[in-house]
Amino acid sequence: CDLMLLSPTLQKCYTYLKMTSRSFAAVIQSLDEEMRHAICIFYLVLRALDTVEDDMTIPVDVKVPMLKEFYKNLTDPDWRFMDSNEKDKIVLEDFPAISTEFRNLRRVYQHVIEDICKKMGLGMTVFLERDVDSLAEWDEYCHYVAGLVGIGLSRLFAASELEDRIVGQDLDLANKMGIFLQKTNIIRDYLEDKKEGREFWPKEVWSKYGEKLSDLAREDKREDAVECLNELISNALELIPDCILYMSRLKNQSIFNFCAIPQVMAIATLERCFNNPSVFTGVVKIRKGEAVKMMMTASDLEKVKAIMYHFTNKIEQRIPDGPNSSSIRSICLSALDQC
Ligand SMILES: CC(C)(C)CN1C(=O)[C@@H](CC(=O)N[C@@H](CC(=O)O)C(=O)O)O[C@H](c2cccc3ccccc23)c2cc(Cl)ccc21
Repeated sequence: CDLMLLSPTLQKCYTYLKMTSRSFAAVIQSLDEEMRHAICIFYLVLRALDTVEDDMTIPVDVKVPMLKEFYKNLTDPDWRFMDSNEKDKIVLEDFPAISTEFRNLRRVYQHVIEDICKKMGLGMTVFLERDVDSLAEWDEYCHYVAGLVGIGLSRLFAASELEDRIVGQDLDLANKMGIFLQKTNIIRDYLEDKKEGREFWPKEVWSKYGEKLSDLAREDKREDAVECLNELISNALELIPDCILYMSRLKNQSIFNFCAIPQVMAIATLERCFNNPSVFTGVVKIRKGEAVKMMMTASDLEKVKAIMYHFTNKIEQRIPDGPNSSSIRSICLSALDQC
């Protein structure tokens, strides 16, 4: 295949991409030539940064400077980190292969990736030793770890000229594309994060339903937990109209698919989680077959709107009676209005 025509280090980067992103690597590889390598490298650099942030065996006084100065590793041909205990540690142990290909990218792409790494690394340190309290802080945390990815991607799309300048200038919409994905991950991963002693659910919401976040895993608190879950899901659903507006501006088919596929996977995940006590007893994942079907159909705006409509409508149809039911319903109806 055409991977054989690539340099040894670029071949390694695509191997690491497949190892670390499972189904998403194929979507990245189907991007038009001009974007493919830049986004492959951006994905791997972000995975390396995330692997440092996630590694609870790195002491905080070591991790803070590592995160703040991570962007400098992009221009240091020898930098690598051999003490990681994470499953994706290969991207840190062989970082020289990734940074070599980073330095082979067009200058304008290098500048975007370096700027996002700098902002993301700094932002990650803000929440290393502090939990997420208010909904504003929930948005702030999701901005650092995912909103900035959307802003970086949008600036890469615009710089490639495959997309209009507005895509790289409307940072609010780009930010919301990432926040929607991250809020979905945080909602879905309640139990997995609890097992690792990590808390990302905002205290402003869960404190209405329990003394501490871990209380929501108790069998006798199941009804309160599901009410809290439904409130967080409705908070994420508020982003749907802006995500649809962002995707409506995309002209390049491969970039549209790249952006639309995670969005439709996210709305399907939110629908599976809604009013579902299994979030507190196991991990709610959408079946592979269902995911593949959606990936195949998310190829134009009308189809994406139809998928968003389908799952939002399924949520609206089973809103339980309770203190939040009218606000959840109005959020669903305004999202449906945009589909
Ligand atoms: C935290 C996150 C949501 C930003 C992670 N993130 C994504 O989730 C991937 C999808 C992914 O990695 N899926 C994996 C998930 C998994 O491993 O289970 C899969 O195999 O299906 O998509 C995002 C992503 C893709 C397209 C547009 C985006 C706009 C804003 C923000 C992120 C955007 C992503 C793009 C880049 Cl360049 C880097 C990371 C991501």
